[in-house]
Amino acid sequence: MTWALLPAAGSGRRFGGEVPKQYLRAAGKPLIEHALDALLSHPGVAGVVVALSADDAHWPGWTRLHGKPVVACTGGGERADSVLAALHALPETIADGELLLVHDAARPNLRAGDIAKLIDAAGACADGAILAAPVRDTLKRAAADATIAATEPRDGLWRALTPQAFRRGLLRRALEGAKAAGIAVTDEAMAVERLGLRPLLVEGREDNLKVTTPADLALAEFLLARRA
Ligand SMILES: Nc1ccn([C@@H]2O[C@H](COP(=O)(O)OP(=O)(O)OP(=O)(O)O)[C@@H](O)[C@H]2O)c(=O)n1
Ligand SMILES: C[C@](O)(CO)[C@H](O)COP(=O)(O)O
Repeated sequence: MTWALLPAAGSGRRFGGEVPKQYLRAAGKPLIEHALDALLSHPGVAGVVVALSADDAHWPGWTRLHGKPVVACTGGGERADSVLAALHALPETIADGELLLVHDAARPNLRAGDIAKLIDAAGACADGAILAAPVRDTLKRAAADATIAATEPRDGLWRALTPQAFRRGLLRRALEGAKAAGIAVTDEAMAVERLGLRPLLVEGREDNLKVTTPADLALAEFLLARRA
């Protein structure tokens, strides 16, 4: 049975403000609740572990949502530490061969069709799978003075999204290995890739945005309000 891990221990430095962005509201609900609803309303997801900051003052204390278990744990200094903490907080009954979905609490507009596509793809690929979107803009590398230093080739480039899906044993081995090697990974796939494995890219919706800045919140509000 597939569980989800929800890293939600960030402080939102790039967003600014007093309230961590995962608790800011869009279309009447905190971003974290939109993410939890998307995951737990999917029939293929059995429960979720949420990694919270040690000083989180906003977590409502949910223990069940959509009739499924919600387990809270304390995250770490980096996103990867929080994912590892959530991994260790999973019920022991979940076998190493079970699939896990890791999803950012800051991505509120996850849709059921993308969850289904990802679970299907990851179920057929031992190396795992991630939602991603092909790069459609021309990419420029900036010089120190903010002028264009170069145009980077974009063929074959994708933007990694979440959820990212890996079996429990592989995810633990990959994240613990990266941590032991002192390698900072910005997503789960990066840790798996360094083991020489090649997770699948599953094309996901472009509107599965990560709320990082205030402009992103306005877009999230627009997208989520249209769904209500
Ligand atoms: N130590 C951390 C850092 C981030 N996250 C989570 O990882 C997701 C993606 O991270 P990001 O968008 O970078 O969130 P923040 O770290 O809060 O943002 P910033 O980098 O601007 O501080 C978010 O749901 C965030 O809560 C986490 O669980 N633990
Ligand atoms: C995991 C992620 O959302 C994939 O694009 C991204 O790497 C998170 O980056 P952040 O700087 O921790 O938001």
